[in-house]
Amino acid sequence: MAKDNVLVEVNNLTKYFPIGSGGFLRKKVTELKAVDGVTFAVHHGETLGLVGESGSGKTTVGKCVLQLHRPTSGEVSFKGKNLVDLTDKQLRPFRPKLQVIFQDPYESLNPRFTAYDIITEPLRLHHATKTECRNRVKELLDIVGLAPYMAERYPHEFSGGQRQRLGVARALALQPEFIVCDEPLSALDVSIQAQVLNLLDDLQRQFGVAYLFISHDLSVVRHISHRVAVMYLGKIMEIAPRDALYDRPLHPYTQALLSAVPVPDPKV
Ligand SMILES: Nc1ncnc2c1ncn2[C@@H]1O[C@H](COP(=O)(O)OP(=O)(O)OP(=O)(O)O)[C@@H](O)[C@H]1O
Repeated sequence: MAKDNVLVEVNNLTKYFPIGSGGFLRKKVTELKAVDGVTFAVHHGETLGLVGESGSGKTTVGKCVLQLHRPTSGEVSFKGKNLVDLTDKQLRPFRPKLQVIFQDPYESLNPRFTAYDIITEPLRLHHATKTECRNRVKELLDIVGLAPYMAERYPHEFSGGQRQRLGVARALALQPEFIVCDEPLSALDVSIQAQVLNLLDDLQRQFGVAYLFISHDLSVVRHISHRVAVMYLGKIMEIAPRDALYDRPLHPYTQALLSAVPVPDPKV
């Protein structure tokens, strides 16, 4: 893909977490290399799948891209601007364009807020008027397939799939160009997963939004991604177009990961 089509570029990204050892008087501190020299790009309207086993650093990469974690070193550029260099205040204009959808919508949605409050929170932070908020909520509920009367409901009054739709509506409120989807289907019933996956697919087609789609579910990633990156112990082992990666994995770790996927045919 052409270089000028790049939306997010990550260069040699590292994130080390301090880990203390011994009692508090013995202050020897070592570092956990959660992300260790990761480089990739996400293009406009593209989905990059990020797979790997638990603890390989996927969520930390997502948080570093969004600057929810400040990287230890490396670059994260959005439309050519390195976000790592910016102060929190300088980052503010970029925040609306970079959003996140979490694994467990129940944990990420304030239980004391109605759906209306949840969706309009980011809008109000960006000084939208009451009329703008009302109109946008109506529009967003429609986009994610929820009925207008649901605006008055609280998170516990939604089903799991509906709650994730609410999370998607909130992420879309400020018209983002890039969304980190961090295991967005893992907390949902299998029967509901396909619906939410199709919704994300439709939104990409409609609005041209790009996704970094984090999952340990290789079949879900295969369905939604244009390209796939495989992470292991904080590093990217292989990054390739979806079909090439699944049909002809080059790295032994990718081969091992794919061969560990159960095949639904008992004869195989
Ligand atoms: N805030 C933190 N402080 C210290 N260590 C952390 C922190 N966040 C993550 N880690 C560690 O960094 C490593 C990578 O974690 P991360 O959550 O990014 O992995 P992951 O691939 O997303 O795993 P999972 O699929 O289980 O969510 C893990 O060893 C984790 O314990």
